[in-house]
Amino acid sequence: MERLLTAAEMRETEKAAMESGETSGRHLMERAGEGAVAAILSEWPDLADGPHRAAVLCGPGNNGGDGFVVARLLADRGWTVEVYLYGDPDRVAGDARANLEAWTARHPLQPMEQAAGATPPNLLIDAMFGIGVSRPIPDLCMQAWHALAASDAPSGPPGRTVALDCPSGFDVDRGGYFLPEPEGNDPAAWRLLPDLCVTFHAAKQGLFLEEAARRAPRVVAIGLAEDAAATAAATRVLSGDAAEQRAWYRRVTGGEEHLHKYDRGHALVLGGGPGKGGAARMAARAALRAGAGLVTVAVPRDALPENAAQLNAIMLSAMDTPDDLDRLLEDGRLSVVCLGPGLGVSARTRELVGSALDSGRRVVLDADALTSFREAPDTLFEMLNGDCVLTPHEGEFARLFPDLAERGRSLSKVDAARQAAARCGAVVLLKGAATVIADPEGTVGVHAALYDRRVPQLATAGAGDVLAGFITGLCAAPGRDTRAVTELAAWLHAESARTFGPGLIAEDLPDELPKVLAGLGA
Ligand SMILES: NC(=O)C1=CN([C@@H]2O[C@H](COP(=O)(O)OP(=O)(O)OC[C@H]3O[C@@H](n4cnc5c(N)ncnc54)[C@H](OP(=O)(O)O)[C@@H]3O)[C@@H](O)[C@H]2O)[C@@H](O)CC1
Ligand SMILES: Nc1ncnc2c1ncn2[C@@H]1O[C@H](COP(=O)(O)OP(=O)(O)O)[C@@H](O)[C@H]1O
Ligand SMILES: [K+]
Repeated sequence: MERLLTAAEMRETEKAAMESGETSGRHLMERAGEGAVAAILSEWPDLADGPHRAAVLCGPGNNGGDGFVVARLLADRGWTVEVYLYGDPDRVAGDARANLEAWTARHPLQPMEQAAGATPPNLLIDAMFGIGVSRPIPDLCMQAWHALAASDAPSGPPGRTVALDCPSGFDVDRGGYFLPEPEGNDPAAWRLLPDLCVTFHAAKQGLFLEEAARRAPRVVAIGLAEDAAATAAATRVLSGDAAEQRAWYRRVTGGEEHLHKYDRGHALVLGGGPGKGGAARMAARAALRAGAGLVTVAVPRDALPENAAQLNAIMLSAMDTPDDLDRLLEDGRLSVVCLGPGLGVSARTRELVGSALDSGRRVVLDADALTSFREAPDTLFEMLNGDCVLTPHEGEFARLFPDLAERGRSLSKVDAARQAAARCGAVVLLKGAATVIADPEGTVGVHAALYDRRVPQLATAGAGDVLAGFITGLCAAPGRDTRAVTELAAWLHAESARTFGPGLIAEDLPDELPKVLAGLGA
């Protein structure tokens, strides 16, 4: 787990460290420049041999200051370095000014206007704007970047492009770029896509909500202590190596020996009527694979034959009315109920949700179980508690939390999920390539299927049903933390897709899971 910081949290951390006298802005900037050069040379070892050509595009603030340090360090290695500054050099202030002067004492400085006409370098550095940006970057800067990043350098290694802290104009809180309004003819032009982003001290939240570079961001330490100030920080769900993954899995699941199938819990998955049972069957299979000792699918009586024909290890019960569900739930060994996939949007679904919640069981609500409450979300929220999990995609989220969804760009996905969880009193998992998991106490995790962990193959019908099943299966054993197992399920889901590879269909996911679990030492 790794902390994801917003711009405000990062500023707070820096401010506290500088005020305490523990460090200085100048020192942090020097460390940032050194860390960036080290990260670049380790990413592309061929750049470590012999001098090359770099162009450094600098902005008027401290991000530009980092750029002057990088320029100086590369020049000290014998590189030919051109530095282009946006704006008036006399207005550069503070630590950035000190590093600007250190540069101009020995090297020329060129205005940004001249960058577009220069020859593309072997290494292009974006030090124009960092976390201090909250509007689209100037046209001139955007054009300079594209002119120099556009084609490979004419000699030496190909042109590599690197953003310091974040790409200029990237929204480090929400992900994505600040775009001009109205957007104009070519909004894509404002999306700088560097090969690499080297970010300082801690990963910035937005870098794990949307991709900001072609490869995973590199975090470099700059001498700041752990961020005690960043109390609201989100965490990135499992960013560690194989040993950390195994330790995480053991911590979340308890790793205890299960003596009996009932110790592993009995999950109940409610399914739809005739011809509508596939989603629940996939969720049920996923729950069984994820570790529930027993799984029962309960469906209307007229759907029993088709389900009986398809299920073996999974048990089957008839359930036409909420009273039938109440009778099933008289079995105290049923530990978790999953409702939603294929269940239908209806008053009956609302009643079933009510019965499941009334029973005091853990409840996982997905798909139709969420949409059924679109007219009156509060009636659902009143019944929820911290052992319930809601797994909306963006559309379902907008039905339950229309105001939070509407605030769109002004609210990050992290804040949207955090506020939703606080409002409804349950764990909320908001899906997408970046999946955000929040609990009512305000703890938030981000599972980013981005960069080297991309799984576009997960965008396939039924993948969400399987995720609900994984959560259900992991929730079945008693005593586990609901948010923690939900985070683990999100990771297992994407990891199963990743190890399976292309051609994935949702049904493959549960059957791929044992391989992933074996890798975790399960
Ligand atoms: N000691 C430290 O704090 C450390 C900081 N570090 C580094 O500093 C970075 C943060 O620095 P920062 O706060 O100076 O903000 P930064 O991103 O350089 O931009 C602000 C400047 O740009 C201007 N500006 C903004 N938007 C604009 C636009 N669209 N168009 C035109 N101008 C625009 C803005 O002007 P204004 O908005 O006031 O008009 C202001 O002049 C951080 O990301 C990291 O790289 C590291 O070295 C570690 C130590
Ligand atoms: N491009 C993507 N990268 C990673 N995960 C994705 C991507 N697209 C979808 N997913 C994941 O796939 C699942 C889709 O769920 P959902 O939208 O409910 O679809 P369905 O209703 O078809 O099951 C979610 O877990 C989501 O996070
Ligand atoms: K930058």
